[in-house]
Amino acid sequence: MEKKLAFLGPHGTFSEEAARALTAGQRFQHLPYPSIIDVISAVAEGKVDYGVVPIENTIEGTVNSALDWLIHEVDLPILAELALPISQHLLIARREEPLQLSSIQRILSHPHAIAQCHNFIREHLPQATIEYTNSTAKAAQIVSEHPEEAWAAIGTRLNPEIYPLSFAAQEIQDYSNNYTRFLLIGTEPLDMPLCPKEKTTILVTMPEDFPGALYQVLAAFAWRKINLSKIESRPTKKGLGSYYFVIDIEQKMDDVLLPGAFAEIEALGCQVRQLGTYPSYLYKTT
Ligand SMILES: O=C(O)C(=O)C[C@]1(C(=O)O)C=C[C@@H](O)C=C1
Repeated sequence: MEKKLAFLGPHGTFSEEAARALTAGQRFQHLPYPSIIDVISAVAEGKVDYGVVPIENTIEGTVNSALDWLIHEVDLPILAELALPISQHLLIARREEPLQLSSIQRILSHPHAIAQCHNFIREHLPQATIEYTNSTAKAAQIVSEHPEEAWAAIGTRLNPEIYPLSFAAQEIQDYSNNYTRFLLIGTEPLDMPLCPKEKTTILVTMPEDFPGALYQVLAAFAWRKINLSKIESRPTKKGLGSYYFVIDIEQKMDDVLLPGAFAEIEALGCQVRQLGTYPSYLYKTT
């Protein structure tokens, strides 16, 4: 039977590109959901088998809504990740008369996409107000439906193939080496192509008032020569100054090294929750 996979819709988001790349060659029904939280909830509630959500961008950092929902609201393993190159474009509704950049009154997009283009907006569109949408493709859809308005969307190069839009400016992100990491989540393991890079992600909760706790947690990895690629603190939401640490480890779960490190961390009075051990793909442009 065809498996169902939720992505951030409508059609044409970066999330959809990532979802299709992660499931290439497999039979899947890809279903758009209106927000990142809706995608994760659809998987947790069993409405779909899998979901794909953005988790981190080169320029703007962590997608907090995705990370926090995965930590606080659900218990779904990470099954794979994909780093997708991201190019942002300024899109306007197709019209008879050309629209000058200086006449654009409103820019619509996902907050992360807007944040990736701050310099361009300040330089070329200082007069425009910003309106946040749930996704880049949602902004593209709204702008295409209002050709009478001097509005522009920031979105993907594929959006003009789906919605009646044209490019007002291309490649407008502030830094060229722009990537977003996407996570595949789901309860059932999935057959994935072989991957040279594997990762494990854990959530560490520290005991209160333990001087040097983080130093000792990191030491458990350091002396075993285990590489970490990311460490991020997120609020536990239980009080000011109370944080979890989300740690990305550059290897898959094994029988010796990682269990040893986790036991050492737990012996300090910390809690360790495994969020997943998974292949880490890099999107190859053809
Ligand atoms: O709006 C989209 O197209 C998304 O897939 C969301 C999202 C994000 O949340 O970071 C994904 C990639 C880009 O970094 C900008 C937006």
